[in-house]
Amino acid sequence: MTLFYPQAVLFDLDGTLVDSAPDLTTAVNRSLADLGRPPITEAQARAWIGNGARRLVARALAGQREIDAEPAQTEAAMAAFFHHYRDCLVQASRVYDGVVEGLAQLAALECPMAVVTNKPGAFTLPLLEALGLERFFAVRVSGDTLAVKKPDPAPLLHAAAQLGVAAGQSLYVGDSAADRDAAWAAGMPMVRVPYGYPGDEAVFADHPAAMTLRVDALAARLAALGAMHDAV
Ligand SMILES: O=C(O)COP(=O)(O)O
Ligand SMILES: [Mg+2]
Repeated sequence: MTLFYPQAVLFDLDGTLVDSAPDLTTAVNRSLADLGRPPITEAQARAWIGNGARRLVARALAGQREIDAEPAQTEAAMAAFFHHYRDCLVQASRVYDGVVEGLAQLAALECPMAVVTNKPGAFTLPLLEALGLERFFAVRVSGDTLAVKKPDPAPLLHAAAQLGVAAGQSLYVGDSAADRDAAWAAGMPMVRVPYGYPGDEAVFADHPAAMTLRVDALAARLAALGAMHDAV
């Protein structure tokens, strides 16, 4: 039997490393208020995060997750969102339990790590820095780093290439269907965290992720696997 031992671990950001939904809700609602539109609830935001800020804002304007076309005011709402999210980026956002411990253990194993998020790049590094997480990641790929975002596999392939590791030798840790579909298309095994913003939970029923684990539990497993590797 051949054991899969990843040479690099790539992480989603919102809903995987950081619970950013409260601050995203605040930024969206300030933007909606600027346009005289009614607010959304945090529960709605949790169901609508995962396909980038623009899709979140368009869903908030439409008042529903499934939208055929972006509402006409999306441009104005996006400009407002960029303005407001800067002001409330880390007011209530917090790192999920087990993340810092898990990342530290993976760093101790000298595992190369990257963040691959659909979040706009203007917010990725400031958020990671404010929460003390940037030191773990050699590579960051944001929603606007490339012309396409997850579920397209390109951001994952780009991050793996930047780390110098083959996609099939990397592991992706995420929370959403976009993560799962991107990982599948990239030929990269995926671990799903047992929290986050799955969007439509039903999609995971048809195509489950390989495993569901917290970041600290994943790191502990990889440490144990690594020790086995060293022993043989
Ligand atoms: O901006 C989003 O939609 C969420 O970004 P994520 O890819 O880090 O979950
Ligand atoms: Mg996510």
